[in-house]
Amino acid sequence: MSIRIGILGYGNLGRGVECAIKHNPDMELVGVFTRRAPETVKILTETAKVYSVDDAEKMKDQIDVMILCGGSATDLPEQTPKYAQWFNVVDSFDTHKRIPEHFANVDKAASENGHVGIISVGWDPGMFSLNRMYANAILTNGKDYTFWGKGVSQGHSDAIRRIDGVKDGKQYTIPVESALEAVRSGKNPELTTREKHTRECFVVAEEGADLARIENEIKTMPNYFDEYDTTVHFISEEELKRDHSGIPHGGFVIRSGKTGWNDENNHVIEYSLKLDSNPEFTSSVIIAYARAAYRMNQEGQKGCKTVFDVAPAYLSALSGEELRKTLL
Ligand SMILES: NC(=O)C1=CN([C@@H]2O[C@H](COP(=O)(O)OP(=O)(O)OC[C@H]3O[C@@H](n4cnc5c(N)ncnc54)[C@H](OP(=O)(O)O)[C@@H]3O)[C@@H](O)[C@H]2O)C=CC1
Ligand SMILES: N[C@@H](C[C@H]1CC(C(=O)O)=NO1)C(=O)O
Repeated sequence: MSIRIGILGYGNLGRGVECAIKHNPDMELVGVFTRRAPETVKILTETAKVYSVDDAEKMKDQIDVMILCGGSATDLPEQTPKYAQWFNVVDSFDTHKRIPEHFANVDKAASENGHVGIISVGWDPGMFSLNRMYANAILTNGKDYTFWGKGVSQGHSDAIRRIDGVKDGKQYTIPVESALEAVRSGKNPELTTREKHTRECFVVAEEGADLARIENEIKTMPNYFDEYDTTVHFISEEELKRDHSGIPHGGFVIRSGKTGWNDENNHVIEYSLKLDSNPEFTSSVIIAYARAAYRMNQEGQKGCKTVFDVAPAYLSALSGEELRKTLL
């Protein structure tokens, strides 16, 4: 019996989840739920329909996991706790400093209604978080670094698009070459947030919008831009489509640590990603965690979880017996 999936919010991530379901035979898409007029939103899955978000609650018995694909800046803080009342949910919430608050809100709604809510799923937070945790648990005497890009951050691009007067936009995260070199050469440098990455934004403004205000709102935005050196370019819609249509990204987590009675041996753990499509990769992670949310809830689990709380076997479509054959 397939795991019945709902998608709430049909943007880059929503389209990516729709594609990822296609690559997972144990899943089926029941419906896409949008805040827009359903007839204006076209999906690719012929066996599924588009509904208004207002109709979601009525379908709570037809969906096993609702995947929240809204933006972290403004959508998910309201949507994930709301829909955790009626569904098992998975989201990609990535406003790092607000994760504890989001966890508490989702945990209340999911626990009170007997659902599992897995938040902050993707690659950072998500797979990078897991690999940082593994590396720190193993190499306790060491130092780790995370670098992203050069690529398009969906969270930062979404945050730009929410600014009044912005019609569209994309944000590139760019690692600082000198910082990369210092880390790669094993110097274990102390680096501030500002010394590791810069951010470059390409913005299409509404006609007559106050460009200086928009630029200032971007550069001073807490949790997204205020700790970085950020450049803002105002371009036309045509230029954005022509020169910035892709959403590639990637990055790596690296930890070096010492063992031995006198710290004489050094070890390096590295996990890296090279992504043609940030949304499609993120969606592929999300779908695996949707499988986990369903299984954990079937076992009677409830409440909010993060990737740290999910045993790896829950993610795989293989049975325990099949997985054990892959140990070596
Ligand atoms: N943890 C991680 O590693 C990652 C997390 N993310 C997170 O995913 C979030 C979503 O990213 P992304 O999908 O790129 O954001 P989008 O801006 O593409 O979509 C966000 C929401 O905006 C609405 N929307 C989309 N397109 C339109 C449109 N043309 N007109 C009006 N509304 C529209 C949709 O809601 P509706 O259908 O209801 O209108 C959609 O759910 C990011 O904010 C980020 O935080 C992303 C990548 C990695
Ligand atoms: N959450 C990020 C995923 C990675 C990319 C990133 C960045 O470029 O700042 N931070 O985390 C995204 O929305 O793309």
